[in-house]
Amino acid sequence: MNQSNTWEKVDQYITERLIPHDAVLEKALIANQQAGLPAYDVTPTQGKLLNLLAQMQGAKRILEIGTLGGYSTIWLARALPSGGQLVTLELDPVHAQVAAANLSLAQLSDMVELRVGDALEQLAQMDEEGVQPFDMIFIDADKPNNPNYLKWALHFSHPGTVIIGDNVIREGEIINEGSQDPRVQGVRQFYDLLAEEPKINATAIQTVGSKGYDGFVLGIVK
Ligand SMILES: C[S@@+](CC[C@H](N)C(=O)[O-])C[C@H]1O[C@@H](n2cnc3c(N)ncnc32)[C@H](O)[C@@H]1O
Ligand SMILES: [Mg+2]
Repeated sequence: MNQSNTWEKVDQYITERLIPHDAVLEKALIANQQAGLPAYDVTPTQGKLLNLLAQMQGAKRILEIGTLGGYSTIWLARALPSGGQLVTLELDPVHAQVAAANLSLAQLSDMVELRVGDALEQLAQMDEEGVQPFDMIFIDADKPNNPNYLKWALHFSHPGTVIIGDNVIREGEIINEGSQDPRVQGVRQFYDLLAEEPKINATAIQTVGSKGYDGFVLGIVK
């Protein structure tokens, strides 16, 4: 068995044991596939990790940048207490339409505000609207904009806000300073900003599994 086969089988093993069969999440992934969305969703084990982190944080307000079909949104929103709110930002109207249907199937439409449009524009608009800070922020959209999303995440945070960034290892390409990939360069600048920004204390963790070799940044706002 080669290495990536092992990672995939171990992910399956963990999923079978620790993540109960869930018709809503499975239907959401099928709907995404049928609508032709790219399979960039987090894995079940990662979705559950996000859910557990939100519960550990006691998050009542969550911001997600990058909805796709709402798979991670469902995991995160399910961690909210009654009266909690999740705001999720998505550029692509087709992705947003699929996400809205999936969230409705998950009976989460009341808790989730899905804002369609460029995330940087949406965030500026949210600022004008005086949107309140969030307890947890998940950054998972266009990686070249990660430094901008981190600045906005800090703006919409309070001491204790947890900020998570997905896809920050990129099969190890992250250490290639000469990479021509704007996603790698965006994530490298994200690390630079995290390193120099006194308002946040962060680390990153490498992950393997059914979506290959990648990882998360996890930080807490001081
Ligand atoms: C990696 S996918 C999100 C996956 C999702 N968080 C999950 O795990 O189920 C990234 C999403 O960000 C969206 N996106 C890309 N650029 C964007 C932008 N400028 N503003 C808002 N969303 C954007 C893409 O259309 C895509 O749906
Ligand atoms: Mg991701």
